Amino acid sequence: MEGQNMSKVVLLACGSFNPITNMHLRMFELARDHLEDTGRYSVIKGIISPVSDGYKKKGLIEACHRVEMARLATENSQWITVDSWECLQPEWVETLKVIRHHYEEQMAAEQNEDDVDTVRYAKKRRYLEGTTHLKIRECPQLMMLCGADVLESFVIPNLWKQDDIAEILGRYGLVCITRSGSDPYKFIHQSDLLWKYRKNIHVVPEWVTNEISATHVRQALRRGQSVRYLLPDDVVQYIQEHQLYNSDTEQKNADVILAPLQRYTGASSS
Ligand SMILES: Nc1ncnc2c1ncn2[C@@H]1O[C@H](COP(=O)(O)OP(=O)(O)OP(=O)(O)O)[C@@H](O)[C@H]1O
Ligand SMILES: NC(=O)c1ccc[n+]([C@@H]2O[C@H](COP(=O)(O)O)[C@@H](O)[C@H]2O)c1
Ligand SMILES: [Zn+2]
Repeated sequence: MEGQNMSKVVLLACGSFNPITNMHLRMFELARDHLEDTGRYSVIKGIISPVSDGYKKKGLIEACHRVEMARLATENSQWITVDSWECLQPEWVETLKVIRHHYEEQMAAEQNEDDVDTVRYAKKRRYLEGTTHLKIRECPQLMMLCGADVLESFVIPNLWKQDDIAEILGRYGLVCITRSGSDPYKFIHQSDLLWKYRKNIHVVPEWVTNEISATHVRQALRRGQSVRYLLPDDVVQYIQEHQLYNSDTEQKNADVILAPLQRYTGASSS
């Protein structure tokens, strides 16, 4: 039976989503098609996790608005959801810890299903005896989903811990969508760490290149230009109702060092 050897996958995308764009949603669809086309995976869920305000990225507006816009954007999706655990944390949280959190949540959800179905649980226990973590077929695998710019940021000094990258790639896996101007294959080739884990990095070529970026959207909004069809209509309406992006909001955190750089260099903002 074909489906039996397929791994269930949950895709987790971390980022600013400031604001969420149609391209963020396309990322999930592209990743699911790519993974399922291999015949090895069945993608059961996508999670969008907006970063907390503590990330201190320039122009980052309050998490409550970013979460609400992501919620509106995914209302019609049968499988993409938004999760606010990360942005409710008092400080910025390393992506590896966000991944671990969601992996544990998935495990707990599986356990609950087993608890209500004891026959299934007994079968599963028999199956799992003697298998390693990676061989478990019934438990969903959690993979990080990102654009090529995030993969390329792995080599920026003091931004990511090498141990974190090794665990993200080695234990969980990464799906990377190409962006024009980026060459993830070259990057993987140039980095010994990425090369070591290359089999766990799924590069998804975006043939219909789409350079929508949240930066461009915020710029258009500051200039009073239309952003319709770059974002879902409900998100455009929400931005207008709450007058979210202007030249003042773009100056937020302008003099502040990004949280990971602060943490790993010991630098603090003035
Ligand atoms: N056009 C795109 N193609 C591929 N990946 C994308 C694209 N836009 C965003 N992403 C990915 O979406 C995730 C969240 O990105 P982010 O919130 O920074 O959006 P962004 O559009 O890059 O915003 P900004 O311009 O503010 O950096 C990241 O993994 C990023 O690489
Ligand atoms: N060391 C780390 O774990 C680390 C470093 C830099 C960015 N990140 C994450 O990557 C994402 C990047 O988002 P942006 O592309 O919007 O900056 C955010 O979710 C951020 O938390 C993680
Ligand atoms: Zn970005």
